[in-house]
Amino acid sequence: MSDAQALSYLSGFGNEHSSEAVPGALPIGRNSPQRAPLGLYAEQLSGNAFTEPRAHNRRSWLYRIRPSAAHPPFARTGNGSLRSAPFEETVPDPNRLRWDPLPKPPAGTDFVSGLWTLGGNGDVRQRAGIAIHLYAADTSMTDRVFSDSDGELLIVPQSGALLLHTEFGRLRAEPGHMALIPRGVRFSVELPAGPARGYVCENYGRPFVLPDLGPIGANGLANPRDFEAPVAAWQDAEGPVEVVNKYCGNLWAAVYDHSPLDVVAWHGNLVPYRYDLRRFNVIGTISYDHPDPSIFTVLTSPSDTPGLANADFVVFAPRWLVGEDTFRPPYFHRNVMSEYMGLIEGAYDAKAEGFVPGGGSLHNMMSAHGPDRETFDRASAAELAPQRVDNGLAFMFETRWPVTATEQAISGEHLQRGYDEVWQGLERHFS
Ligand SMILES: O=C(O)Cc1cc(O)ccc1O
Ligand SMILES: [Fe+2]
Repeated sequence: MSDAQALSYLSGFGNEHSSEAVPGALPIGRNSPQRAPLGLYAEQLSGNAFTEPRAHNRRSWLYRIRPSAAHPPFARTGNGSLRSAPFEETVPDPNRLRWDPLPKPPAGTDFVSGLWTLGGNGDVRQRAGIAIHLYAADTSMTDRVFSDSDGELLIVPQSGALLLHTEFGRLRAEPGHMALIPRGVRFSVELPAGPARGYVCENYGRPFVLPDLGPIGANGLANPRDFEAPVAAWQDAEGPVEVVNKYCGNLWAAVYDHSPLDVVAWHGNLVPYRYDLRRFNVIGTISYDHPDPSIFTVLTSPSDTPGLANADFVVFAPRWLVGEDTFRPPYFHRNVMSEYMGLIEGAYDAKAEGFVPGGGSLHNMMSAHGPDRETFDRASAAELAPQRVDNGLAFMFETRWPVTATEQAISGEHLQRGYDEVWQGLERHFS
């Protein structure tokens, strides 16, 4: 399948979709007929325990050329620069940390071999917490397929496009989009426009859902109709295909004699999807003070405690901003939640310099942060008038537990030494 073929999408979040690449491939009125249409095999993929409440029950039925069970044994393969929870290579650091972008990958690096773990929390075996990865790749995956049993993958492209060939069909994700691959869904990544890099939140916990809107009402933030799922498209590839599976922190591989991206039709509400972050309906003050950045939540992975997220995915999207007698950029703060921030393009309004596209910062539990000195000085003196904040696109992976960095993240060249200095020179003005 090539990128030249037009892609189409199904609209909605969490709803029941259905799609057949060949008319008649989808059974009608039942999921598992005695003989599925067109000689296909019927198979269910579930994203939660069967018995969870209907509101968060996610499963899909796949009609495929071969059942997923038809595979040879997997064997351990190297983990490369991938790391998993529990993160114990270093200890959680109260310091504010910031990184430059990853160096260029060696030629021949694909999306999977280009995954590089910055840190995380929780425990893959307990299905709790997250890992934060970066990816940098210059090569498409050919005859190579990946699946992650440890969690869903929320992918944030920062440069270069990704064409995600999934069991459910194809999704194109470019800078400004996010894409999500559910736990266990097989996919391969084509780079249709050359090298690509970006960020990944591997969510070990409960799947991301839209946040409740409470008093905001029935609309706003990320609107469900803007989430796009693929239409069915299958690869009829008979021949060796390497399938790599991330399982409880390790990579395993098996060489199949066919592509497991062989789903001809499917229906259900457990699907990969993409979302254009610029469609986010930004809500903020029209009087004074800023709401907390929870107002910018695109998706949330709930924990067992209502309101306490395993992880939130938050976007600082283009918006108009002014408040009466209000300091405009983010305020100084110390939070119990831990924040990893990335930048897709441009600049972020709390940081005058040093926070660059492809880089990132980690402000762990209770660490004191906020505008750098230059931003504080400028914003304290600024004339308060409506201002369009549209010179950048930043995001945050916010999580309930402190993030422990990997060894490679704290020893690497691209860790910025001296980040603390951005808050130096915030002089005493009290009199
Ligand atoms: O740290 C940041 O820049 C993100 C952030 C923004 C904001 O307006 C309030 C709190 C917060 O963590
Ligand atoms: Fe913050």
